[in-house]
Amino acid sequence: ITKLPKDPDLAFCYAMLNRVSRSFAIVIQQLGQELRDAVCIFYLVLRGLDTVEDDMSIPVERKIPTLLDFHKTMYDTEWKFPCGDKDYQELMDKFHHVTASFLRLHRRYQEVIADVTRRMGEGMAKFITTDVDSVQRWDEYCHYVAGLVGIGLSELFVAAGLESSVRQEQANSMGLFLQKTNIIRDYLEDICEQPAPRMFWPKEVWSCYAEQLEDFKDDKHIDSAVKCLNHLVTDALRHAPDCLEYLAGLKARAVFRFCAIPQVMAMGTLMLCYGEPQVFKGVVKMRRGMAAKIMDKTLGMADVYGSFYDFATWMTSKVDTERDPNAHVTLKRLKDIQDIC
Ligand SMILES: O=C(O)CO[C@@H](C(=O)O)[C@@H](OCCCCCc1ccc2ccccc2c1)C(=O)NCCCCCc1ccc2ccccc2c1
Ligand SMILES: [Mg+2]
Ligand SMILES: [Mg+2]
Repeated sequence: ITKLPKDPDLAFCYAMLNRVSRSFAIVIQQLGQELRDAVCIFYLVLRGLDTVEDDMSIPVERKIPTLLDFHKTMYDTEWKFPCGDKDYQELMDKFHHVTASFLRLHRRYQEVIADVTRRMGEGMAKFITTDVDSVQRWDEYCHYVAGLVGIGLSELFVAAGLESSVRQEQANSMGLFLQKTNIIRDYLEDICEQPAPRMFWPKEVWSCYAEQLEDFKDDKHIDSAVKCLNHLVTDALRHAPDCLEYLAGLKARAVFRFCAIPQVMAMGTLMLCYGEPQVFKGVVKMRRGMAAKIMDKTLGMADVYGSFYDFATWMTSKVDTERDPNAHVTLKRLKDIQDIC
């Protein structure tokens, strides 16, 4: 979707971004040139780190040091770490293009990216041997893998002179909202992961509805599975007011669209997942038409408020106050969102 830059290293970065994440590749186009390059490289550095985290075939004693050292090896143009599959494999094998592009960024961008990489690597390493057994731990894990992205992006916006403050708590919530939506939607993909399942649903929640997290794969447990799903969607909605406040505080138009589109997509995805048994049978994906409409129509806060209000109304109509144990909390959170909009 974009003409590739002349510089071969940066050309690789944009080509790779388009291949591994079309949605972020599209929203990143909203940004001005200098910030766009920094965010593209920020994405690929963290995607490289995440590919190491996600690869279940890497032995723990090799994975942990690689995660912890990533913020240093990312400065070494000789470094690569073959892992992952398909496009991710090429990203890792040709990581020197990312490193070369990273080293050409302004120091102030390099420092933000390297600091987030260090902290995310430490967090991922901790959770290799720590289970997500409580909602508090769920918030902590999501802070490391996504909250820090929001905080880092805020720091890049300030470094680029486009925004005046970082607003850490709200920026963190931006990441938690997106990551919790991902984890809720990807239940089946993660639990069926080979050679070992990846379990990110907090035990404090799922243990109210099943003996084992895997039980939800079995159709005879579908009622409990959907109640657990609704419980987690309700928890994710806790972050929506912070996200709306963060978006309302943005000054630069290009930054606003870059930040707003993924948030509206996430609220739509949560609405589609709520009460939806299909989450346990396949991936619930937003129809292309709805995603395209969000991309085109999310121009200002009025559009964000309108979308969040409509999705909240739609979700309210799905709440079963007779049978769902969390119905009243869900309705309260949805009303809080509508009151803001
Ligand atoms: O493997 C996969 O395909 C999915 O991996 C998930 C996982 O392994 O949990 C998981 O990996 C997380 C670790 C790597 C984070 C990579 C990333 C993502 C988006 C970015 C956007 C802009 C700049 C840098 C970015 C870096 C994942 O990609 N989850 C998707 C939600 C993460 C969103 C991060 C985020 C946070 C705040 C934001 C604020 C504004 C705009 C975009 C934002 C984007
Ligand atoms: Mg991943
Ligand atoms: Mg991961």
